[in-house]
Amino acid sequence: ASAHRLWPEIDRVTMEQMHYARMSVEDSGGVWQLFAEEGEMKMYRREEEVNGMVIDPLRACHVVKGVTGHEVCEYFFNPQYRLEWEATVETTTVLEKIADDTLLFLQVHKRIWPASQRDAVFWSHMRRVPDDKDQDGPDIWVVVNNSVDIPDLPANSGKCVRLFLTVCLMCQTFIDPPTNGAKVSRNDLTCKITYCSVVNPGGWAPPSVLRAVYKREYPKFLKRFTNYVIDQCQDKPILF
Ligand SMILES: CCCCCc1ccc(-c2ccc(S(=O)(=O)CCO)cc2)cc1/C=C\c1ccccn1
Repeated sequence: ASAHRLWPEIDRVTMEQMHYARMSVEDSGGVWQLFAEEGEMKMYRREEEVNGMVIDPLRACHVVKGVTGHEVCEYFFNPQYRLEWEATVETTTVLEKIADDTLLFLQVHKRIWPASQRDAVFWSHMRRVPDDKDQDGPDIWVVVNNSVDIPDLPANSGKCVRLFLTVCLMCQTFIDPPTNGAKVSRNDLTCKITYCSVVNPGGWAPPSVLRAVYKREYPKFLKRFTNYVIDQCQDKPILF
């Protein structure tokens, strides 16, 4: 993969996004507004517009029992599961396999009335990151999705408006080993998930419509995805 033309960008953006995701909501610059809270899941956003277009950065923090960060990232990254948990995606296509852990996607999202339909072209990279703060600490897995312009698929050439996204799913796994020396089981696992996204909707969409879509869709999206992973993993051996 390191020979691929996109590799320098993939490496830089992945590390940037990982550090951005690790900054806690409290101490990061700018005011984060808690806009959804359901059990362990807390969703924050910042209201930002560029040329009158809503590009509200979003950060979600969630704690899930019974799965590892490796498992969560695998189900998020692997295209074969995508349509089982992503309710807003109409089609997803792998345009290029850049490496085993790096794919180039074309994704067409379902149209959200009254806005026009969107598509996205992005690379997706999954990586295990050693915790630089604490060598034998819990390991961290990340998936970063980042839009790219590719000449073969120019933006807005078909029926869809091209949206631009940078998404980071970062997972930290905590294992609470059983005291009686028994094998680690799923209820000894806790996964702390940080999901960050900045989406530029491409063409203009009414700010009120976009904010309503995000407020409604993002909590559903993260809950549906994490419940899907728990369900898929529960009777499978643990992937550490
Ligand atoms: C007017 C509508 C404008 C487009 C709205 C929209 C923007 C972005 C995205 C989106 C959300 C998650 C990702 S991902 O995390 O990379 C996973 C891979 O699919 C990529 C794209 C979707 C949607 C459309 C609906 C919507 C909005 C939130 C949450 C879920 N769906």
